[in-house]
Amino acid sequence: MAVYTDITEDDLARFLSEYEAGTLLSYKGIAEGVENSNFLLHTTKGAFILTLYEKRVDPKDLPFFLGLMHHLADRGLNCPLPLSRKDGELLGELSGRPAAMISFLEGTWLRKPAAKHCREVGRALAEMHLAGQGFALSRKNALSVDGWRPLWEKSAARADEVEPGLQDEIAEELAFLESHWPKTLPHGIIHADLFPDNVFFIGDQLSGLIDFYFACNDAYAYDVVTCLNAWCFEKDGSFNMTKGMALLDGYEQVRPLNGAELKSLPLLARGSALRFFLTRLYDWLMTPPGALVVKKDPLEYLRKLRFHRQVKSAEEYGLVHR
Ligand SMILES: Nc1ncnc2c1ncn2[C@@H]1O[C@H](COP(=O)(O)OP(=O)(O)OP(=O)(O)O)[C@@H](O)[C@H]1O
Ligand SMILES: N[C@@H](CCO)C(=O)O
Repeated sequence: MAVYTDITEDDLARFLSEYEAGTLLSYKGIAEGVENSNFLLHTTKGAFILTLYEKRVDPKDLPFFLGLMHHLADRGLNCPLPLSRKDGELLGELSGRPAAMISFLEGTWLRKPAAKHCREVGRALAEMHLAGQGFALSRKNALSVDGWRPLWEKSAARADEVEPGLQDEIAEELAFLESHWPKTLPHGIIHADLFPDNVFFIGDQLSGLIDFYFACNDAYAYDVVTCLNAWCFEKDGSFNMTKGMALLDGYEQVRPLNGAELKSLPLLARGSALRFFLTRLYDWLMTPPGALVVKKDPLEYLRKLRFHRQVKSAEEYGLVHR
């Protein structure tokens, strides 16, 4: 689930009256997602998503996220749009949280993506990278290499509860990545969380990208490896090279990767696996029993990290030289 904050019908009707979005017919909480509270609303003017931003989102970042969706949509990317209120603001407040009304994007996310879908995702990711150019605001990636150690320190002492030996393994990995992390790769706006649940399809056609709440400025290739991790591994933990090939090919049809980016892929993939391992580990250890949120398995990302440690070149991900 993700409904951390409850709303009352009266408060919601009052909130809606700030918009030209019709009057409320029905609303319900959306169980998916882990970061924010989301509701599906039906009004006399159609369907909308209402998002209440929860504690992991810094309110200072909201103009960046909401402005970015407008910037990308203006450049032709299919993504939801935050609605303006009658006073021109994109953000309001509901039940004590910052809140926004977002246009409803048709489609559903794929539980079992195939190689053809990975190609579409690669293409859409590269289109997003190009469309993000020229966006006036910027945001540092709080969950890149500088952010990993503080996050790790919150869980390190209890890491061996999850798997014996983890504390030493991750300490070594972190030290290695901190000293080898590439700093000069082509960079710009990245999505930073383009997992299957954030990509909608209608049939086999990609209908749009959602959830820009980790978007930030970072290396484009880092976004590529986050997708390789999220889309190209099978449930048994094996890497599917056909999917990797499709994803990289789709990406390169729109934005070819340069030599430095290709060379860095295995290292970046380790870093991205560590980032998702660390946030999952923190949630795994800290979420109180009984909380209405589905915790994600940190060990899935530990296995991916270990796989990438053995990879020597981008060819092992399916890269085909043109
Ligand atoms: N604009 C939209 N149109 C249609 N459905 C949406 C839209 N935005 C969100 N949803 C629905 O709400 C769910 C949760 O949204 P989202 O992924 O943004 O939440 P989150 O809490 O930020 O999640 P995450 O764990 O991915 O960070 C989505 O899986 C989707 O079902
Ligand atoms: N996509 C993330 C959760 C939301 O950021 C994960 O799978 O760990």
